[in-house]
Amino acid sequence: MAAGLTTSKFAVVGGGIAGVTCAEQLASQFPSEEIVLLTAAPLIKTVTNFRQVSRTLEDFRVEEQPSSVLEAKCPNVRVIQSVVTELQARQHILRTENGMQFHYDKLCICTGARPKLLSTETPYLLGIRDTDSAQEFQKQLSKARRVMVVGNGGIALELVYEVEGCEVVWAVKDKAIGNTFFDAGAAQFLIPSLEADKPERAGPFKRTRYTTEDAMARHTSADKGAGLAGGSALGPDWHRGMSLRGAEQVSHKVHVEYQCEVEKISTREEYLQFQQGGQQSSTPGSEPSSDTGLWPVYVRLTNGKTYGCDFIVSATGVIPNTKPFLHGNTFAVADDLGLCVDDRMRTSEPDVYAAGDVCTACWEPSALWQQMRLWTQARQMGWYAAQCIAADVLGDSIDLAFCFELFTHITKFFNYKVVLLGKFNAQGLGQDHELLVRCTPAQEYIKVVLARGRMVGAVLIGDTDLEETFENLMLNQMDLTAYKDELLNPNVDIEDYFD
Ligand SMILES: Cc1cc2nc3c(=O)[nH]c(=O)nc-3n(C[C@H](O)[C@H](O)[C@H](O)COP(=O)(O)OP(=O)(O)OC[C@H]3O[C@@H](n4cnc5c(N)ncnc54)[C@H](O)[C@@H]3O)c2cc1C
Ligand SMILES: NC(=O)C1=CN([C@@H]2O[C@H](COP(=O)(O)OP(=O)(O)OC[C@H]3O[C@@H](n4cnc5c(N)ncnc54)[C@H](OP(=O)(O)O)[C@@H]3O)[C@@H](O)[C@H]2O)C=CC1
Repeated sequence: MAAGLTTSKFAVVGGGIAGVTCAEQLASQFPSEEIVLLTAAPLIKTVTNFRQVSRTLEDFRVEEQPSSVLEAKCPNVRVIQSVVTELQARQHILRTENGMQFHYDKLCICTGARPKLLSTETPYLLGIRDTDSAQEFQKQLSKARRVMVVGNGGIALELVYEVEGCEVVWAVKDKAIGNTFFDAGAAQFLIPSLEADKPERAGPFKRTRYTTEDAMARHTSADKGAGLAGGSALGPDWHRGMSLRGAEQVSHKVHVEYQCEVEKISTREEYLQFQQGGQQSSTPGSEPSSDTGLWPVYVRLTNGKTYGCDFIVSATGVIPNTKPFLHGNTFAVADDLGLCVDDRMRTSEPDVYAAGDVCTACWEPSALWQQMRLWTQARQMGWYAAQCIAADVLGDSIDLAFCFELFTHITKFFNYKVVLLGKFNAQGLGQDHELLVRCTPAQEYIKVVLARGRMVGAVLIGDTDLEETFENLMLNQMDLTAYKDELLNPNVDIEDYFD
């Protein structure tokens, strides 16, 4: 072996939920082997309070912790904080920014994703991914009077509800809000929450939080300067305990611009120049405030309106972090730029697996599952990748994990519990489906997707208590044709009904 080369049977890259879960599982399967976990960030993510709510629904907390906590829990895991800059997959060698080299037998890439920004050219636009970017957002917000949020997925939904003391102009491509997670009916149910006063927060945030400041001392300037990798992704509750307050007295003021995209972003100087030269073809937007003062940045939307604001949040999805691995290798990459993995989490390079946001599930999925880049799936994939690596090393066979049978996601939007099951938006079903809906304003919204009489998806907003029953009906694919009228009848105890 060459000098300066560390050898290890197992290497995992990435200290987010996928990488840490994978390393923990490998550590318990191979207690006499050292597992090297390479990560760019000074803190790692660990799952706590894991609870299997039902067969496929799971609930857990995620904590950001120093790597010493993981090393104490799994003594055969060695965490090395350094950015991986190169992979020679055929030679089984990894190189890091601080000059270290590692030879592995099996590697799992769990480098997550980064925000897919609308533009990287303006300093007035930011994305939110990790603790640092959330703190930058908070800092800019504290001085802001108006912010534009672009995107219609998870981050946008959270921000427009949480931000106070600042006007929010929310530009969405679609006819309704929250298109990534639900349909127009659910959006209609949720919209009044944007206008109403928010309920009082529950007591102080109790989860242990570490700041990156201490750990930053160990974060070399080279790590930061390279811009190759940031910290792990934020997740549930990231905004709790964080003041998301702007500089104005307004409590909650959101103006939605539907069916539009960003056409042009101009600085104040460019905007004024255009106006003086008579080149500004669009009329200023129907400004949500009477204050039409000069703004640092102006956004022209495809609906012809222009809004000035203090800064823009690009909440427009993510791009998998594959950069250091692609050069010199022949990875199969999916349309969404994730590393393609098969049903054993294997990439197209030998002995290289991938899990979490960085990968794209390229196997033929079950009829009721789809990939979404979520916390739960990162944990499940990290866990399953470790099982697959172990099976390959030991020569065992392995079946696709049960969690990939049915898509499930529990979250919270606008202070409502939201449960998504299966093909919750009738994804891929074309016209071949029927919807049943029950809605009680300000209380609950329930939508069931039926295909050929079988339940294939559901959206449950509010405390409906239906998730477990519906999950079972989806998993057993019972013909519900005869029960359709009773299924959402509030006077029928559906749980007893199908017991
Ligand atoms: C604001 C926000 C809110 C969210 N809310 C939710 C939610 O409520 N529910 C939910 O299910 N999901 C949520 N998500 C999504 C969820 O956080 C991610 O899907 C999940 O954390 C991905 O985990 P991961 O381990 O794949 O990647 P990450 O958490 O991104 O971890 C990647 C790791 O790889 C490291 N890394 C990257 N490149 C390199 C390199 N070259 N060398 C070494 N290390 C490297 C990083 O430092 C990091 O430690 C949210 C995401 C964001 C941004
Ligand atoms: N509670 C939860 O579960 C949360 C989950 N997350 C996760 O974190 C990750 C990042 O969140 P987020 O950035 O909101 O990503 P999402 O993928 O959730 O949403 C991105 C949104 O931006 C839209 N979009 C994409 N490109 C453009 C564009 N050029 N102009 C306008 N709109 C555009 C997308 O539309 P289209 O789909 O039509 O392309 C989609 O509505 C995601 O994986 C998300 O699932 C984040 C916060 C909360």
